[in-house]
Amino acid sequence: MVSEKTIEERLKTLRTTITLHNYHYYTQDTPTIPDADYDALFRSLQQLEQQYPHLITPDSPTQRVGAPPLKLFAKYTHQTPMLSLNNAFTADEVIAFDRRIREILAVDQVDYALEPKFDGLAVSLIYTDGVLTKGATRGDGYTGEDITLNLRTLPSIPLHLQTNSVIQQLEVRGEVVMLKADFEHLNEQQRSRGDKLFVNPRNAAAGSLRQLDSNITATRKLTFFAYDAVFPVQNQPDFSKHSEILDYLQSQFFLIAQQTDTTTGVAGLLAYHQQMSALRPSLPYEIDGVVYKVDQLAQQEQLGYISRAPRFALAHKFPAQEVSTELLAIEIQVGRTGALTPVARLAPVFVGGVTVTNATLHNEDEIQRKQIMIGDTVIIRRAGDVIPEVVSVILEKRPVDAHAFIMPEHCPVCGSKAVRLPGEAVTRCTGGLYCPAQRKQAIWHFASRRAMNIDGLGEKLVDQLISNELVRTPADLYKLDTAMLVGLERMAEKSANNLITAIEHSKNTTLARFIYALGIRHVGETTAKTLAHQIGDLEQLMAMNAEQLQQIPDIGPVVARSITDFFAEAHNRTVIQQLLASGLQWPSSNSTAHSSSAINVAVAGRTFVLTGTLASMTREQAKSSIEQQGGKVTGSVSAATNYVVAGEKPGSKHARAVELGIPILDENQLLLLLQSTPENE
Ligand SMILES: NC(=O)c1ccc[n+]([C@@H]2O[C@H](COP(=O)([O-])OP(=O)(O)OC[C@H]3O[C@@H](n4cnc5c(N)ncnc54)[C@H](O)[C@@H]3O)[C@@H](O)[C@H]2O)c1
Ligand SMILES: [Zn+2]
Repeated sequence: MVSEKTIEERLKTLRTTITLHNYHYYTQDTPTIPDADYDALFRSLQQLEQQYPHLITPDSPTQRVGAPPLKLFAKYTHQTPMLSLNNAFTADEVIAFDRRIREILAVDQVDYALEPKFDGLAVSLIYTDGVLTKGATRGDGYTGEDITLNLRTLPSIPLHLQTNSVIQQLEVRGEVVMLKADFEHLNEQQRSRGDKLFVNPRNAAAGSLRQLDSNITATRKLTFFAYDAVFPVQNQPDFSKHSEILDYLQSQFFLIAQQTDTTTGVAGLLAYHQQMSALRPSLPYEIDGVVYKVDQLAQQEQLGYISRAPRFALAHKFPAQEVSTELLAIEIQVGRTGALTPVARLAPVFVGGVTVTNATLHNEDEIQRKQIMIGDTVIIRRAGDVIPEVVSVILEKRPVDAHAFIMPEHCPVCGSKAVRLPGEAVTRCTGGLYCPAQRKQAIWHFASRRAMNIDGLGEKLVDQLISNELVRTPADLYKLDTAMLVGLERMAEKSANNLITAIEHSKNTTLARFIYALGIRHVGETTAKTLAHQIGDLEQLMAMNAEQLQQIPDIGPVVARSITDFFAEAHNRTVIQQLLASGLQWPSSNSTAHSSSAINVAVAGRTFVLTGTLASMTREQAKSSIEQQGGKVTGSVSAATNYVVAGEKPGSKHARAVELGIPILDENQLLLLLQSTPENE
């Protein structure tokens, strides 16, 4: 038997904890636990108080709404209190709600208004003689914050009503939200400025609205949806239903949720809940449930209020999309393109309708930005079918033995070096030719038409070769024979022979195709051609450092790094040796000026303009010699021109070069330049 003393202790702890969370959530707009955890605490308190009603205190969070207003704002006293809503999480609770209402009203069936439950911030707007004069937050339900100036910046809040003759003072109630798209955009901005990210649209909306400087609010995109109006006693309109009030508000140019509806009886409530639950991911704003309201105003009045909420309405919540759990470990997943993605291994948790044990952490920077450590309690979000992600960490719950995550320096799948290129967020395995995680992609790319062009080796066949362990790297393709292939799905002797012939054919290739086939990150077909053309030799290419590579036109620092990382990886070199050993070959470089040579740094990357007649060659020949060595020939002289080559009878280009102070070469100087010794020969 539990002593009353113990119960009192338990109640006290719950109340203190909840009050603290209320302060974080309502006053600071930065909750530290997910709503689901808060709701569970709140429910425990409610249940305990139900069991021991004599222990209820007037200051218990179950007896009040929200939190007192922030002192920084002027206070505003609500003429009619702004209360909360009772919550239901199950169909049984909804059925009980409907039964209770029918009992009190002594009717068989009840008409209900159906509305989405916006996940935003409740505000009250006062229109005096048709003009917006005050706007306030809900606060603790009785006293809120005067945020009139901020609310006036919202385009969806009319500054005056359409008809002001009848109503002296109208109060419009609704929710300020940040649309999902505006939230994404705001966080994108915050991220690029290095500012703190908002955890969800509700906090972003609340934080943006409760600014002391309304100029800041004005820059944030906020939207007001109206869901109720309070009319003065002396001008009660002749509406008899809540749904008519919504129609009236719409006629006054307030935004009303498009998905509002009405129904009779409890079945319609449950159907609406289901329907909105399905719509939830595609709605432009966040909702955390639906709201049922008795539609007849007279019945509402008859039902009245209990402590902190009306008896005539119920919030039927959706399963939580955000929950907290423990982050047990961070593991690395290697994708088919070699990306190392950190994945959180979690204590199993039910969220968004499924049990989740993993969540993506995106990349190293995200982990740092969110200050996540292994052992932390984290908030997981799973919305719709989106991959679960770690939203934030609950710092207060960090255990002493929590430890930081360090990105591995090697691929956990193949042991090759893992690198993060400058300016990129993702760390990648450099063992593209060898890494089992990248196998499919690598072999498929290697065989593709623009690479080694192995006819008949499509994606499906690559899958089969890999799953039968016939091929591990591109080099294994050249070890295949007909006997090994026959017996694979849809592989008769004839097609096996054809494939072997195609593989054999591919041995005669070009250097450009081969370089492209290696699948080096950032080395597409064009870059491969440039490399083949400029360097002309594979060994030479493999030996070049990043600085030398950058001498080549169109090769920037990132591409250069990517190339050197690739060739520095011993696993790749082994595969390349095996490929060459199996007889791959290409015509050796045929350029005249630099037979086996490296690039001519005097010409590569420089811009030439030709003028006048040359004696030993045509202009076309001069142009192609320059281009073969990586230079560019353009038609007109500008500040970007490096050399003007002047032959006999030069034209105006010569004069322009003199004017701009651009070096002028004669034919002999050009020939010398074209033959000049490359740097590293
Ligand atoms: N994570 C935390 O630390 C923390 C702390 C406090 C509260 N909370 C969360 O806040 C909520 C409880 O707060 P609450 O008292 O504001 O109650 P509530 O949000 O459950 O319900 C009342 C509120 O619903 C809103 N609402 C949205 N759509 C509506 C509609 N169509 N008609 C009428 N009202 C509508 C109004 O703002 C109203 O004030 C819970 O979801 C709880 O999890 C979380
Ligand atoms: Zn790897």
